[in-house]
Amino acid sequence: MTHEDAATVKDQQEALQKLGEIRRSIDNLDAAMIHILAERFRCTQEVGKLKAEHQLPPSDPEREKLQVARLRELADDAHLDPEFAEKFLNFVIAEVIHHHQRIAEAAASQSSAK
Ligand SMILES: O=C(O)C(=O)C[C@]1(C(=O)O)C=C[C@@H](O)C=C1
Repeated sequence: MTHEDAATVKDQQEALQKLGEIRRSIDNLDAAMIHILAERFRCTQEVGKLKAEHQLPPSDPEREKLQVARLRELADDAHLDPEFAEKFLNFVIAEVIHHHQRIAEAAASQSSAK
């Protein structure tokens, strides 16, 4: 092995060590994201039940507009792409609306069976 080759291997070993450290943080952050999302869905399940019990519509476009504007601003401040933040929020909210619809359908079929 030449002197240069040995230096490259050493550089790569250091880079791989750094990569491993960064990945440990990424794994922790991914776990935190899952816990945060689970907690958010726990809250929205409550909202879904409340809406179904009181015949309120599953979606609230006005509320969504406020959430998008707020999250875009937060993303911008945090140097995160606001377009991505908006897409991510819309993706989560679309899933929540599906859950709300399913809860409303279940509540409607229960009350018609009575
Ligand atoms: O706040 C509500 O009314 C909800 O149902 C929650 C939520 C959300 O996930 O944040 C979902 C659907 C609505 O269109 C708006 C917001």
